[in-house]
Amino acid sequence: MTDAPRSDPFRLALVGPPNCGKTALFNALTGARQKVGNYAGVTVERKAGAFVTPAGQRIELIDLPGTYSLRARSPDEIVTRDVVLNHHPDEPPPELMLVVVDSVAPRAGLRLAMELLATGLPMIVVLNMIDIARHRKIEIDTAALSDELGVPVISSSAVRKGGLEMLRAQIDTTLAFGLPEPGPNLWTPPDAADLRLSHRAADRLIDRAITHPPEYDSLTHRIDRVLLHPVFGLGFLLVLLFVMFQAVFAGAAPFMDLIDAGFAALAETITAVLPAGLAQSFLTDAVIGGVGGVIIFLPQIVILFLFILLLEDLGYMARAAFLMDRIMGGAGLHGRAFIPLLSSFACAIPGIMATRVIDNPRDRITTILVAPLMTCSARIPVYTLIVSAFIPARQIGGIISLQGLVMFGLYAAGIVSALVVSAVAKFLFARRIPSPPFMLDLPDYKVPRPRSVAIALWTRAAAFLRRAGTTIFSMTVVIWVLATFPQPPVGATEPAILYSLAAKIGQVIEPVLAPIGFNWQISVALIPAMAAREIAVAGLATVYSISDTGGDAALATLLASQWSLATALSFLVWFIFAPQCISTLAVIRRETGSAKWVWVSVGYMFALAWSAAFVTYHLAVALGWG
Ligand SMILES: Nc1nc2c(ncn2[C@@H]2O[C@H](COP(=O)(O)OP(=O)(O)OP(=O)(O)O)[C@@H](O)[C@H]2O)c(=O)[nH]1
Ligand SMILES: [Mg+2]
Repeated sequence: MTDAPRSDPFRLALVGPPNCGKTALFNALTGARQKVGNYAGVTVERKAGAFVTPAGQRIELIDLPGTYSLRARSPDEIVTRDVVLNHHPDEPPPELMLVVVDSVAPRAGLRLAMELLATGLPMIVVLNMIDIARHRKIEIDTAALSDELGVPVISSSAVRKGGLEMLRAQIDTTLAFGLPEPGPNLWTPPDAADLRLSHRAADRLIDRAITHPPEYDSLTHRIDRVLLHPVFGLGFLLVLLFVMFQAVFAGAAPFMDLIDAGFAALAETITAVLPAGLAQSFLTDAVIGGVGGVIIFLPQIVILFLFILLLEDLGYMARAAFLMDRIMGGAGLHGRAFIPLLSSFACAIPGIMATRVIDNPRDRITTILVAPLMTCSARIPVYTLIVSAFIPARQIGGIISLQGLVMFGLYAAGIVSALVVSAVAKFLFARRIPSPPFMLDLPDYKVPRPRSVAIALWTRAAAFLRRAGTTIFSMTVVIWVLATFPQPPVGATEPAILYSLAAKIGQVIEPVLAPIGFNWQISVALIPAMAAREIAVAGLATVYSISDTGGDAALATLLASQWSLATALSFLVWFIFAPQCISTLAVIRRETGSAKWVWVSVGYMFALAWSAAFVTYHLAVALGWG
C-alpha cells in the first residue's frame, strides 16, 4: 500500500454505452458543465477535467462518447476506441477505466465491460442510475457481479446527493493498493458471432446477479403507446413544434418590449447628455442601435433553448427521430440524422458535430450539407425584425398570431428545403445503395431537473450575450466607421451617409443583388454578416439610424417605410438559404476533413439563396407588392 498521494494526477477515463450517464458523472465529479441529454450520442468529443479524491489524490478524468463496442463504426465511437486502445501517440493511455453501466438496462454496459477486460487495463464497474433502479425495485447483487467480472463493482447516482460517495471511495481504495500493471492487450475486433456469444454471457451475468420485479408496466411504455403511435404520435409532434414557434414569437414579446424600452431610455439619456457628433452617433447608432438591436432577441432565444433543453432531458428527442424516420428515409436521410438536424435549430455547429454518430460517410456528408438549412437561432433576429415590420400583428381565429404563423412557415421552409436537397443528393450520387436499418435506443422518460436546465439555459444565454459583445460588436463598429467616414464636404446637399465608404462599397456590390431587390444598404450589411447572421440586423440598424435624421424611429418602422414588401420577402428567403456563417463553414471543413465540401456547401447555398430570392422578388413585384 502506498501512503503519500502521487504528485502527478492519475488518468481515469469514463467508458460506457450511450446515455448511461457518463457526462453526468463527469460533471458531478469535476464540477464541469458539459452537455448532458436523455438520448444517445450527446457527447461526440473527448473532454478532460480534474478533481481531487477524498484521500487527496489528484485525478485527471476523461469523458468519452458512448459506444457499444470498441469495434468502432462511427466517428464518435472511434474517438473512444482510440483513447482506450491508445492510438494517440502523444497521449498516454488511461490508467484506470470507469466503465459506466445503466443499472436499469445493464445488458449493453455489462457486455462492453466484458469486452474491455481484454484490453488489460484496470477498471471499476460503475452501476449508474441506481436511484431509478431502486425506485423500480430492481435488485442488484454487486458482490456477485464483482466476483464474476473479477473487478470492483459499485453503484452510483450522478444526480442524487451523496450518489457518488461509493465511487470516490472506491477510486481511493483502488489507487491506494497500487494499480496493477496493465496486462497484455488481447483485444481483437469482435465479429457478429463473438458479439452474439458475449451478449449471451451478459444475459447469464444478469440472470445470476439482477432480479427484476415481475411485469413492470413502466410509465414510459404507457406514454409511448400514445406518443409513438403512427398517427397520434406524429400529430403530437407537429402540435408540439407549432406551439414551440408560437411561444418563441408571442411569449417573448413582453420581455422584448421591456429590453427595447430600456435601450430607448438609454439612448435618450445619451442624446441629452452628449452633444450631437461622432461620440453620440457611435453610442446611439452603433452600440445601442446595432448591438442593442441584437440583444433585444435574447428572450426569443431563451424560450427556444428552453423548449429544446426540456425535450432533450425528457427523452423525447429519440422518439421524434423514430417518428420522423419514414419521412426522412423517403428523402434519403438516415434516421440518425434527425437529432443533428434538430440540434441545428439552435446552431448548425453542434448540429454538424452531432453527425459523428452516423457511421456511413455518405449519409453523414448529406446531413452535414443540409444541416445549415435548418433555422438556427442566429436567424431569429433577422426573421423577427422583418416579420414584425411587414406582417400585420393580427390574430387568426382569435388565437393564432399571423406573425407566428409566418415564422412557422420560415422554419418549415428550412426543413422542407433540407429534405428536398438531400433527396436530390441521393438521386444524384447514391441511387442504388440502400440505407442500413436504423437502430436507436429509446431512453426512459426522465423528469428534467430544474437546476441542470437552468444551468444549461444560462450557459447558452451567456454565449449569445458574449457573441453580441464580441463578434457582433466589432463588426458593427466596422460598419459604423464605414458608414460615417469620409464625412460629407462642407456645403454638401445629399444625406451624409451617401458620401461614406459604406455607400461606395454598397454601390459596387449592388448590381449583383439588385436583381433580387436588395438596395445598397442591404448589400453593406450582408458582407460583415458572414461572421454571424445577426450582424445583418445590427448593420441595417447602424446604417439606417445614421441616415435617419428624423429622430429615433425603431428599425422595424424605418424598414417598413423604406423597403417594399417584395424586398422584405426576398430578404427573408435569402436568409433561409444563404451560407452566412463562417464558423459553420470552418466546422464543415474540420468534420469532413476536406475543403471540397465547404465549396460544395457555399456554392449550392448561395446559388439556392440567389435564385429563390430572385423568384420571390419578381413574383411579389408581379403581385403588386413592389
Ligand atoms: N435519475 C438519474 N438520471 C441520470 C443519472 N445519470 C445520468 N442521468 C440522466 O441520464 C441522461 C443521460 O446522461 P448523460 O450524462 O448525457 O449520458 P452519457 O453517458 O454521457 O451519454 P452519451 O454522451 O450520449 O454517451 C441525462 O438525462 C442525465 O440527466 C443518474 O444516476 N440518475
Ligand atoms: Mg456524454
